[in-house]
Amino acid sequence: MSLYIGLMSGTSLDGVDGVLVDFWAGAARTMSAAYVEFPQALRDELMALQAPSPNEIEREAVAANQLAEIYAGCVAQLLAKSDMKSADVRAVGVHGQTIRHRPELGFTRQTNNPALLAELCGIDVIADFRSRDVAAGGQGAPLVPAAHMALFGKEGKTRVLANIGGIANISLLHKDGSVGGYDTGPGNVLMNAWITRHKGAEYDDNGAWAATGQEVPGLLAALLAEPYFALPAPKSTGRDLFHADWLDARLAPFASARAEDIMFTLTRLTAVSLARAIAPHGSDAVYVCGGGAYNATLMRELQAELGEAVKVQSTDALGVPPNRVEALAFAWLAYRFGERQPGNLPSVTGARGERILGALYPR
Ligand SMILES: Nc1ncnc2c1ncn2[C@@H]1O[C@H](COP(=O)(O)OP(=O)(O)OP(=O)(O)O)[C@@H](O)[C@H]1O
Ligand SMILES: CC(=O)N[C@H]1[C@@H]2OC[C@@H](O2)[C@@H](O)[C@@H]1O[C@H](C)C(=O)O
Repeated sequence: MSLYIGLMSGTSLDGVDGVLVDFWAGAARTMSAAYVEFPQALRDELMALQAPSPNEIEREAVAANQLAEIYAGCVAQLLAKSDMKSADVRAVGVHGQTIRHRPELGFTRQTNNPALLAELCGIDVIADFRSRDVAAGGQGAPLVPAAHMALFGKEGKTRVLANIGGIANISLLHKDGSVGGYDTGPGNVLMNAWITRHKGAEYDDNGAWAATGQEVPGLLAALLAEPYFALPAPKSTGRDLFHADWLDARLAPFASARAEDIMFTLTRLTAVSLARAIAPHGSDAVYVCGGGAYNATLMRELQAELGEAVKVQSTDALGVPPNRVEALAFAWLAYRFGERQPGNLPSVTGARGERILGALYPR
């Protein structure tokens, strides 16, 4: 067996998804999966740490320790569910929590305390996967396209994987074996902000509220006027750009619009920006992962934008539930580190070359 754990906590700030995977003989067999929610106070603190605020260094360190404790709890669940011991696992690949992403300034910061995690779980920990790619001139994101190609690529077919988390990103798995991909813009981040403000809900379950609305005339075009959408790849983004103030500035001229119509228009923004990125590549199929796959209104709008010739379905069709795909990718990245093989794709991130990604914290 060649067991690795992947832990992914993304821009939605909701919690951590984990998987324990056996990569023996090049296959990827998921042995167990777990999800641990963050307590509300930690979510609030991680949200506050996205932007400059007082006493950041100390607050970040405290939040990092809390994260490590939660990650260790997730690891314990994964071991218990698969009846494995820590000594059976080669390494934990842990993403950490992005609190700043500024590749144009030469850094990206995923807060975490990997030393504490190694201490708590007694397994080698691989962390900080993005910094080496940024050091090599890359965006440091998205990183999952390499894993998507290894796990889901199919010779002779062009497949697109669309990860709709807080931010949305695509992996273009071309039939000739080449791979592209980039962040297309907001995934759920703006939709979540809007429904939380108006309904107190964390997210629009199944897109039910959006489905009661209609598109606000002129608003979608105003949102799509954001220059990020027209930038050429390689490109990546995050809450650094797509935050509540960004939204409020663009909503100002639409003050009389109904809240549910704005909700529907924000859902359309995610679908349309994804479809515009996907359509030129002539894909045979689109597979959606991340929490957005559970939003039927979003899935319907994406299908409508792409047209019936391209089937849009969740990664369940590939045998992996949508909420496990990113954690699986970070298990794969840890496996690549274990094999001392590169994890990045210069064709995606724009780095000067392939690099081994991550830093090892021995158990
Ligand atoms: N049943 C559901 N209905 C609608 N939306 C859902 C549902 N379940 C999850 N989501 C959406 O998915 C989000 C979580 O997605 P996910 O866990 O993929 O994000 P992430 O990994 O934090 O983000 P990223 O990929 O940007 O790093 C939730 O915040 C919510 O917006
Ligand atoms: C800097 C950062 O944390 N980026 C995340 C974020 O969430 C989605 C999108 O923006 C993607 O670029 C990336 O995550 C995935 C897992 C990636 O690296 O492929």
